[in-house]
Amino acid sequence: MIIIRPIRESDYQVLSDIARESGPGFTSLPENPDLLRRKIERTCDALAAEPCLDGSQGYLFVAEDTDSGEVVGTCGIETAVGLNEPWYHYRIGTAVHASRELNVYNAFRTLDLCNDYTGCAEVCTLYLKPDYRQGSNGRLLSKSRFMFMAEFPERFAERVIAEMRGYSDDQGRSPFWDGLGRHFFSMEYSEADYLTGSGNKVFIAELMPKHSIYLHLLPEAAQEVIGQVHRNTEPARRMLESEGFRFEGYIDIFDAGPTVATRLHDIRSVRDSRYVKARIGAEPPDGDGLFLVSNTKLADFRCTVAPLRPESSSVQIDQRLADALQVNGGEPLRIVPLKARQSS
Ligand SMILES: NC(=[NH2+])NCCC[C@H](N)C(=O)O
Repeated sequence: MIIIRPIRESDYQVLSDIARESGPGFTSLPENPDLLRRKIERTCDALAAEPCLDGSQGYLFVAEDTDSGEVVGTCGIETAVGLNEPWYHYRIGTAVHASRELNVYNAFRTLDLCNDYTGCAEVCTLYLKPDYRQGSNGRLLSKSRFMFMAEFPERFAERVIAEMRGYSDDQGRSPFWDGLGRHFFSMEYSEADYLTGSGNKVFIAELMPKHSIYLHLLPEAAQEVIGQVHRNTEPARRMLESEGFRFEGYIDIFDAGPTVATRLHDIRSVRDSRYVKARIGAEPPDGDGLFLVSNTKLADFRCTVAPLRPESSSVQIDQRLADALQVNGGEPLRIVPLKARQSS
């Protein structure tokens, strides 16, 4: 069984392995020991503290295989971004240049550097080891965050964003970076990405173009990938959309990947999840379908996926599941169907 729980100090080595394994392009986990240690500490601090929306708090979780004890993935939530340092996007806009006299009308798409998502919560840092990319593991890892947010909404800003990895080709080249960023930064994409991930973002303010960029002046290859996700990120994008996240015309400043956004209480797993009391039974009843199921604890938060047959106010689970979720009979669980109901 795969169970999601908050990260702890003893997970440092695995997190460091994941940072190496995930490679460049995985902005939020750079191979930087101090930084990784600080991320773990930050989670422990946040779990021990009252909610605070000044941007200082953030959470990392890990996916643990309960059979082997092995950590096989990680995911994170930022409580409010951009409050200690600017948070950057390009906003896609429109500029119309028209002359009635000359009978000329041109509408151009433009990009402007902005900080419009300042103060939003962010779901981030999702990585699952390749051997575990099967079944419902990916969905569990991602959606467990919504179960945590549903339980502790006061810990997060009401608007929630997710920045999706943008298009790059099989050699890892980003046509958007080559067509735009490279001219201003005079470095490789991987280096710029590493610098941002390491928390050194001053160079962005120093080097980014300050004026509107007219899209039609960019190379075709760069224009074409605006708002496109990396091939491996397609499933993640569909999943977030099924939870209610939408593209609002904001893209990443380096690779033009889309940012999707919604309100915390509009996220399907938050809105549709409900409490039931755990009833411990010998045999797990044959479930109607797969459910996300979590306990309601903060520092001991646990979440997994299981086939359940919930009743209106209780659900029967077996001892193994109760142990994994760290609940006793009679204690509350939060449940929601794993998948959005298909609209007919
Ligand atoms: N792919 C990237 N590293 N983009 C850099 C910016 C990321 C993020 N929006 C920030 O302001 O920190």
